[in-house]
Amino acid sequence: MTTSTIPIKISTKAIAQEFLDKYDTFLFDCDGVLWLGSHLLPSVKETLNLLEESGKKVMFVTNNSTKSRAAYTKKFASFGIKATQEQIFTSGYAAAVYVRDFLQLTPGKDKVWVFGETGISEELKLMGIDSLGGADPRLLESFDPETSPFLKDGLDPAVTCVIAGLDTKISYHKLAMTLKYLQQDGVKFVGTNVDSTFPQKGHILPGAGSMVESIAFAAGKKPVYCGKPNQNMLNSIASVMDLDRSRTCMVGDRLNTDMRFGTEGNLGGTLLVLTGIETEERALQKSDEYPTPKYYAEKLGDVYELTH
Ligand SMILES: O=C(O)[C@H](O)[C@H](O)COP(=O)(O)O
Ligand SMILES: [Mg+2]
Repeated sequence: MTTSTIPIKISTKAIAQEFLDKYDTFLFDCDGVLWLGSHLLPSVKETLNLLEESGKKVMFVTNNSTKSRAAYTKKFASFGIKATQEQIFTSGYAAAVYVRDFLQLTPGKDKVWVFGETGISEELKLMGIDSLGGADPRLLESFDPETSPFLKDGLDPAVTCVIAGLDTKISYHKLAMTLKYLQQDGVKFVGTNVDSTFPQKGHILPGAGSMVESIAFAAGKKPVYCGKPNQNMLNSIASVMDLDRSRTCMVGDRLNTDMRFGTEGNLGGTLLVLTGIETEERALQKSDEYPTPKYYAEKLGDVYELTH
């Protein structure tokens, strides 16, 4: 997929002001745009304050499923940034909405086996859907099919779905049990997001997609991915706020998720920042796998720094 335009670099005050004036709503990716792990990126807070003072609407759309929306409000607060749960959409929440509304799991009856962290199980719990696996510490013990506590009474027949996402404490026990459930007839396979890598300060680390695809390879099954670029997330946002897509900009650091999400969602614009996964060379090259961004910048904070 290509677009004919050459991306505009936000490198002058005039371009930065033109960018700000063009949109009323900004959808922000988090990892690689606002922060890298526990490191807030330069002038992010000032940029978000500038948007708020200018009456712009701001939403946060992250493919990181390790934290729940509630837990993310605490991460924002730790940086001194106000963000309500209603402004935050995660791929863990998107996956929970998918199993509730599309797969129509019955709360109190159907259960979900989780490969991933509390950001998935906590969102399911809020919907009344029980889950097992996830951050259960017994899954960190070495795996022995004769003694695994997850096998001694057999698999739980109430499990009708597996949700898999980023797990920074991956273990063979987790992989084995997830595969066991995927081998059961009729168990659905849902992935939170397909990101191959995960940007951290000074490092590009294995992402959710590298784990989910490894499980998919073992199971011989393809998951339904609920995070960006899946448009369900954008439709969820549009269902809770008055969204004028033509006056909305998606800001992200990854071409095959964030920029696709914005372009395929027919948003008025996209901004690719180079503080995460992508490089200027990739921002400028044409590809069939992803659209070129409308704008790009060295970092999000340039929008503030160039206008102040
Ligand atoms: O591996 C992952 O899950 C992703 O790299 C990470 O979570 C991306 O988060 P985002 O950039 O969408 O905030
Ligand atoms: Mg990102």
